[in-house]
Amino acid sequence: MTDTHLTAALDERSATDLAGSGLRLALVDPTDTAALDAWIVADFRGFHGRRPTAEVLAEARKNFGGRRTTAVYDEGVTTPVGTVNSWVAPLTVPGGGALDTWAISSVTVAPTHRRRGVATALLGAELRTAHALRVPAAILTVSESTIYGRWGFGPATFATGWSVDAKRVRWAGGPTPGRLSFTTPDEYRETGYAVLADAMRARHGEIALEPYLADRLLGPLTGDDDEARYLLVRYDSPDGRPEGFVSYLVRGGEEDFSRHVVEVNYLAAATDAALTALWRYLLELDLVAEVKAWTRGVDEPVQLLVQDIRGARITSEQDHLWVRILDVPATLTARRYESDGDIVLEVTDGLGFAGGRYRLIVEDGEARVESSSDAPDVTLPVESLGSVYLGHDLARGLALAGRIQGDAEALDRLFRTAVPPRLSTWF
Ligand SMILES: CC(=O)SCCNC(=O)CCNC(=O)[C@H](O)C(C)(C)COP(=O)(O)OP(=O)(O)OC[C@H]1O[C@@H](n2cnc3c(N)ncnc32)[C@H](O)[C@@H]1OP(=O)(O)O
Repeated sequence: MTDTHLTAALDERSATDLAGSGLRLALVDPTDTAALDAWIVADFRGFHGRRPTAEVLAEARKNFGGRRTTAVYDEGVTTPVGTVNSWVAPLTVPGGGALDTWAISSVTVAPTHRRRGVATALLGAELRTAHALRVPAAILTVSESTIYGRWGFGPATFATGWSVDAKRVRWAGGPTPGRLSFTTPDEYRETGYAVLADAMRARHGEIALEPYLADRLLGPLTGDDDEARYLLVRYDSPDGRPEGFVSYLVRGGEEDFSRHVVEVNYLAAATDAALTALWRYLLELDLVAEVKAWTRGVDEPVQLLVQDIRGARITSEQDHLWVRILDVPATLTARRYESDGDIVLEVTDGLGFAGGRYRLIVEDGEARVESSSDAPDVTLPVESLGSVYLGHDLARGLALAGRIQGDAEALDRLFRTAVPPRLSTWF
């Protein structure tokens, strides 16, 4: 995929809809510093962030320069009242392959202009542009789970937050050979990018990371209040291969110096050996009472790595990556399946991108998709297909809720993966 996401024309339909309300839809030229700065200010404001300093703006301009940046303007104001940006991100799919997806971020509408259809125009424009460029699916991580179903997105991966009582647990995860050492983002950056690429490839549901998204995992961005607290520790295998790192902060200890709290910014592990060695490192830190981590998989094995299972608790579990299928054959044939089968799917799509009747035939794990006029085995809206696509165990629940009709068991057998999908970062 080239940079067509940057050069594709503005969506006429949304531009016309917004013009009807006196608003102007426009693409922001990434070389127009004033326009991009105003867009960034609107984006930060939309998420209740602080007004960015000149230094933060400079960094954000660099970070967002490669994305398609869209704004909505009201008359007489230079700060946009609506923002969104997008780029093409390879998403890892079951079986080790990758699917090009339209990643969408920074969807904000100014509180002064909410609930007038601005987000509807922005999302419609994104989906029509992606579809016109033949990108087979769109993806996003969401601030609220109530927003995106109406545009055909379904929750496809879930993420867990953890609290481990470091005073209570003892390591029970076996030997952890290899080498741990402190490093810094500047010193480790290129190696860190390679480790992240390996770690992301190792699990379906992860995305290939732009440098900006990778840098956030290695350490703080400019302007982070806690910049000086970040620590970075790398893991190398016994034969010297870089396989993982943990970036973390230590807080507290004011009242009792033996009870600091560790907050994991990101733990990257391209191998099981890296995963266990880095968890052990965190759990055995001296003067620490609690280790907190977020955006881990639903199968994070930390309870099994310690003697006292109840010393490690899940503190949150929520929907994380949402998938919107735009091209059913391209999407379904991009992944592999763990059992063979033959199923006719009737997919409904209120927005008209992906609806139709399809026969999915899987032989030796590989799929073929044909259009079909046979009676459907399963009827489902496109958001439910997005939800089961990466292999998470959702078909039965969606059937109970009436959002899958027909043979949900057969759908589940075909789509579910033994290892659940995971997305371990936000974008
Ligand atoms: C990928 C990401 O960037 S996720 C981040 C999403 N952004 C945020 O959370 C920032 C704060 N929120 C906002 O900026 C805005 O409220 C937005 C972007 C969520 C919605 O923008 P709006 O322009 O108000 O939405 P719009 O008017 O197009 O509403 C479309 C529909 O979504 C509904 N809707 C809008 N926001 C929400 C919400 N937060 N929760 C539930 N429903 C919502 C509206 O009621 C409307 O429903 P209808 O079609 O049944 O009438």
